[in-house]
Amino acid sequence: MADSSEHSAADLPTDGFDYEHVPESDQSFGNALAKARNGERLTVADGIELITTGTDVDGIDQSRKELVLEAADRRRAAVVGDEVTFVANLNNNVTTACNTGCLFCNFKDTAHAFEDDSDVDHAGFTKTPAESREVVASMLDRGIYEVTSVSGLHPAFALNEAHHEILRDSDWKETNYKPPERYDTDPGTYVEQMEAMSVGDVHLHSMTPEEAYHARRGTDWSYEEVYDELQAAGLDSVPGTAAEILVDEVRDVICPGKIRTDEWLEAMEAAANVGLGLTATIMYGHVENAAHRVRHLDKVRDLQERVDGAITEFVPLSFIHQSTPLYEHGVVDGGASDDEDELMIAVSRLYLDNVDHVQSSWVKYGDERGLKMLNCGADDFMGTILSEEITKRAGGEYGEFRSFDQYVEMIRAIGRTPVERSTDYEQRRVVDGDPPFGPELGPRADGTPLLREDEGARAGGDGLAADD
Ligand SMILES: C[S@@+](CC[C@H](N)C(=O)[O-])C[C@H]1O[C@@H](n2cnc3c(N)ncnc32)[C@H](O)[C@@H]1O
Ligand SMILES: Nc1c(NC[C@H](O)[C@H](O)[C@H](O)CO)[nH]c(=O)[nH]c1=O
Ligand SMILES: N[C@@H](Cc1ccc(O)cc1)C(=O)O
Ligand code: SF4
Repeated sequence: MADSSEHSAADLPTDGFDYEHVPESDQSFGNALAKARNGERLTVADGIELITTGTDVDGIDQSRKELVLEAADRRRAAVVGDEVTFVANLNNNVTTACNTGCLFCNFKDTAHAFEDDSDVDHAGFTKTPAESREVVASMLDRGIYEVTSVSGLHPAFALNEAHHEILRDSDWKETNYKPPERYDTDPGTYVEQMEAMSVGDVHLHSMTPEEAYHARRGTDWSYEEVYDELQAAGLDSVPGTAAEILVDEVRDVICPGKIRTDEWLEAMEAAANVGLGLTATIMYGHVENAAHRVRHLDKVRDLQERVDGAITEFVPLSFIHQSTPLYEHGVVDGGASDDEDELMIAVSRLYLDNVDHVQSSWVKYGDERGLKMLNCGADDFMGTILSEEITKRAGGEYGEFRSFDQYVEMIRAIGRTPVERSTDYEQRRVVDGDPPFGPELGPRADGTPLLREDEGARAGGDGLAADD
């Protein structure tokens, strides 16, 4: 799609945006809270009242906030009980090469730097299918049973050989395609990467709607055809990232090179139609307002109706601002406040009455705040992940993995029950007894600890977080 050079955060205003959607409503905070407590389906106006703690007050009213959090915590207990789930997974991101130019993202490196004849220095990476397989295979032996893989939109990426043939004749400016031989490392095709990462019975969670768009660019293939082929190659479920804020006036600011809201929804629906599981996300705390957050929730709730419950979890991703173009150019002066984070989780729980699980991301919040979110409506505490590049490159400081021992200690400390789950939440194992705790749901897991505390320091440096 668009080249990153076409838009820059330097061209954006630093004194706010003139949006069509603003946080106003005819509803009262009291009525909205009563509806939330009664379990009634909320409207956008209700959501706006709850997430702002009332449009009749300036800023956040602390006592009203506590009432919203309490309603969400009760709802969580009624829907899923006291269990806090987590998964033994590995992040294996294939490449950081990307020209899409999202202004909140520092994961990407301009793809030009990866060209064979380039002397541009960069800290990014591309893995061949064989290298991806090696990473997954080595971690399977240590007990992981899910691999999550999200990547930059490398210009040499194509769905398969037929796609390469079509793209070879295309206009680079239109399709953002250059053949693999132009690059120092060939990422292979999407199909080859799926086949490579799909080792044994591992659950492969990959191919966001934006990546699926890239896998059909320049063709008339439908999202169904693309996801069908990826599923046949080993894909099991789709991460609902690239959602950011599902309101186009915000996408126009932060990610003009990305697919629009309707196309994101179309891709997700297509993935569900071919039988893939889905997660959904929101990336909040930048240039959007409370009305945008609630409208986003409304789109996700409608989508969940259409896909018949295929969305297993909703993941609020709090914007990590430090090293991003939006922050460096003064368009934003930080991310979400603690109050905003808590209210985002709580209103997600209350608004999304058809999504069972709300995830607290320790990557974004850290341990202490991440645990707090489990008392604001969240019930899932993410995964071990073992390697992390998106948040780390944006300036986040909460590390790259959590061991089972850490999970169990943290979850017990807040009086809840730690439960290991599969990606689709169908398989569960209450983790009881004494440490060391190992993953046991995986086909090759034998209950040995995934990572011991003293191994943590090595996790980033022994090839997991490949930065070749
Ligand atoms: C880095 S992209 C990789 C996958 C693919 N390129 C895409 O955009 O779907 C995955 C997601 O990371 C999230 N992300 C990127 N930068 C972030 C930041 N600074 N803070 C929080 N989340 C971020 C966004 O929600 C984005 O959709
Ligand atoms: N919230 C973040 C996640 N969440 C995804 C989970 O780790 C897991 O893959 C999913 O729940 C399906 O089982 N992953 C990240 O890398 N970073 C996050 O902030
Ligand atoms: N990789 C994304 C998070 C993510 C991945 C998979 C999901 O299903 C949900 C969220 C990030 O760190 O920002
Ligand atoms: S969010 Fe994804 S598409 Fe956008 S620049 Fe980052 S890696 Fe590329």
